[in-house]
Formats: sequence, C-alpha cells, structure tokens
Amino acid sequence: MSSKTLYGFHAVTVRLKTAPESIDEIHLDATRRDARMRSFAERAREAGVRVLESNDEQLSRLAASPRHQGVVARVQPLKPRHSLDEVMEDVEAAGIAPLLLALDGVTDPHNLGACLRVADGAGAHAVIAPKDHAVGLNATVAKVASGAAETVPYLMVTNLARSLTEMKERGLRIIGTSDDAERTIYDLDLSGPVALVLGAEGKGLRQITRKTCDELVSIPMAGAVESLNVSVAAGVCLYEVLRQRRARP
Ligand SMILES: C[S@@+](CC[C@H](N)C(=O)[O-])C[C@H]1O[C@@H](n2cnc3c(N)ncnc32)[C@H](O)[C@@H]1O
Repeated sequence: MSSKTLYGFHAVTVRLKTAPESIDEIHLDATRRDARMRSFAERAREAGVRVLESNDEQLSRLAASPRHQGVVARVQPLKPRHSLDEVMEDVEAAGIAPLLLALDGVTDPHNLGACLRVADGAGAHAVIAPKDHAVGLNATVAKVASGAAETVPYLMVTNLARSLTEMKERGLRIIGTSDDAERTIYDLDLSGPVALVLGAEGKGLRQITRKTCDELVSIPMAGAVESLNVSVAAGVCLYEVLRQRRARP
C-alpha cells in the first residue's frame, strides 16, 4: 500500500491516538520546541513511531501546503470506511438513535472538512456522499476536519437516492434542507433516527434527492443573504438534533 501525507497538529494527533500502527513517520518542525510539541513527540515515540526533525521548507514540500503547523506524517491509508450496514449495526448495537449527515454533492474540500468536524462534534455516526459528484477525502479535507476525518466514517455511495431509500427502510426519517422550505428545523421532533440531507454549494439539493426526502425544512434567515454556507447549515441542524436529544434523553 502506498503511503500518503497527513498534516496539521489535530489531524496527526487523532491518527496517533486511533491508529498509531498506520503511521510510518512523523516530521516535526525543529524550531518549534514548545511544551505541546515536546509532549506530542514523546507520545509518538512511545507509540513506536519514528520522529524526524525537518525545517519549514521541507514540511511545506511534504505536505504540499504551507499550513502544516509544524507537523507532517507519512501514513498508510486506513482500511476502507465502514459500509452503511456496518455503521447501522454499530449504532443499533449501542442502542442509540442513528444520526447521519448526507451531503448531496459538496465539492469544496474546506466545506467537507468543516462538515466532518461539526459531524464529529455533534456525535453524527457517518457522513454520506455520492461517489460521482463529491470531493473525496484528501489532505486538505483531513487538515480542515482537525482529526474528524479519522473519526467519522465518510461513505461514498454509488447512488445517494438509493442509499437514502435504504435508510428510510431501516426506520430513519430523511430530512432535506433547503432555504425555500416552509417548515423550519426547529419545528421538528428530531429525537428519533434521523438523516439530515444538505445540498451542494451552488445548486443545493438535486431534484431526485428532494423527492426522496420525507420532508424539507429551512433554517430561518433573518438578514439579507438567502442561504448559509453548507457546513454552517450542517452545524445548525446537527446541533438542533443534539440539543433536542439532550433535552429528552
Ligand atoms: C450554499 S447552500 C446552497 C444554496 C442554493 N442556492 C440552493 O438553492 O439551495 C448549500 C446547502 O446548505 C443548506 N442550507 C444553506 N442555507 C440554508 C437555509 N437557510 N435553510 C436550509 N438549508 C440551508 C442546504 O442544504 C443547501 O443546499
């Protein structure tokens, strides 16, 4: 298996915590010797990972980005993410209501990274996207996700509408989001099994996706702009689910 690069303090820390055996080596900026960096290097060595010192230029080259925060790791790709079946089995075994986030064609790696980060924060069990119309996991996504690309399964499916229908058959309520919907996310009881569906940056939800949803809801917009960034909208909706579930355990 060929190695790939992971960079950024949080992204590499999470990989070190969850799958240290997948890290070939970690390159650290030799000029950054603060306590956080020293303890990070110590943890990596304790986990049996080779730690090398590099300069800023080498790190930028390795990461193919100047935003490496002094930490670049060469890692083996993790085993392919779980299938929807595996995710649902885990969730059902844990006896909790599933919370999934479907992204209908998000193409910007920063948006996907931010969606994964907020999905992790709100306790979502997976993020689902169509294979053909969406950005895959890459180094930018992993960096922006701050470790969440390692913790939240990102399932790329052949046919999103079919996968949403399968979720429906498993008892999930499929809630699409669109700024033109009459009901708002605050009008729904979200304590049961739920999949939230968000649309692409420019086009929003595709027609076929809209039709597959059980209902469509909006997030109220009190100012002049019509819509929110997709990751912000994901945050509002996911945290409304979390708020309701915490209020009604
Ligand atoms: C930038 S918006 C796309 C706007 C696009 N012009 C449209 O027609 O939907 C990306 C996605 O974020 C979600 N979103 C953004 N603002 C929203 C709002 N006020 N209410 C509901 N969903 C919203 C929707 O899922 C939307 O498809």
